[in-house]
Amino acid sequence: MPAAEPTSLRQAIPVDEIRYNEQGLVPAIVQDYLDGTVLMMAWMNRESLQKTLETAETWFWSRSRQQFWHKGETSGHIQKVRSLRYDCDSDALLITVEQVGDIACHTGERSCFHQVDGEKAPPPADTLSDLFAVICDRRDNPVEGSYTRQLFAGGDNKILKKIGEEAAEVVMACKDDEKDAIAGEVADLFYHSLVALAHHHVDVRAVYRKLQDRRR
Ligand SMILES: N=c1c2ncn([C@@H]3O[C@H](COP(=O)(O)OP(=O)(O)OP(=O)(O)O)[C@@H](O)[C@H]3O)c2ncn1[C@@H]1O[C@H](COP(=O)(O)O)[C@@H](O)[C@H]1O
Repeated sequence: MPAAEPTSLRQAIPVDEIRYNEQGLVPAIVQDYLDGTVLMMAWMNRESLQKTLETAETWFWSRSRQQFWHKGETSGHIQKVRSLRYDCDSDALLITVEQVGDIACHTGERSCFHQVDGEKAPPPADTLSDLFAVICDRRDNPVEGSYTRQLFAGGDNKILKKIGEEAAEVVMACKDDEKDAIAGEVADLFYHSLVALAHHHVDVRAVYRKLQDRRR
């Protein structure tokens, strides 16, 4: 799917109704459109917002250089805008972007916003990404008593058998219309599918990308 059309972006944001501060600026938080990872915060003025809407790429206003800043223009790490929203009192923007060249945050390190106690962690930004990170860690650093470890030890035979079982359990729960059981069985299916992804070294973000590409 192509990036959000400039036209639809233009329709979505009434540039003149955004409340710019006394310097004529509005803060823009930029997130990865696939998993919500917070990439950066920067400032836009009316003109840079207009350019962003017209090109569907991010343009900011550099306060230090007093000039437009087309994100990624020199590095090639352009941010293609997927959606652009503003808050209820119109004084903050939330932009989701597709990273071209993989990395398009301030420092070029995806983990930059995930520092915990001085240690850089992978960028889990939602429940599935978070669980996937744990599962990959169990694969790479097996720990005693880990169910996930047992699955990896059993390889495809064990993992795929579980996926088949869990899928059948989803079917049965749905047939009985047991809401809580349906949620539980789908959770089991998600978990085992993530294990299969990890076992085959397919990043869960590749799944997100497929789903995003199918969005209409
Ligand atoms: N999200 C899950 C998760 N979902 C489901 N399951 C396990 O998947 C199995 C589901 O299988 P069944 O429904 O057939 O139930 P069962 O009869 O107990 O299963 P079996 O004895 O047949 O294997 C259960 O053993 C569940 O505990 C999970 N096991 C682990 N996680 C998470 O994975 C991460 C790593 O876990 P460990 O590897 O155990 O440390 C942790 O964050 C966990 O919370």
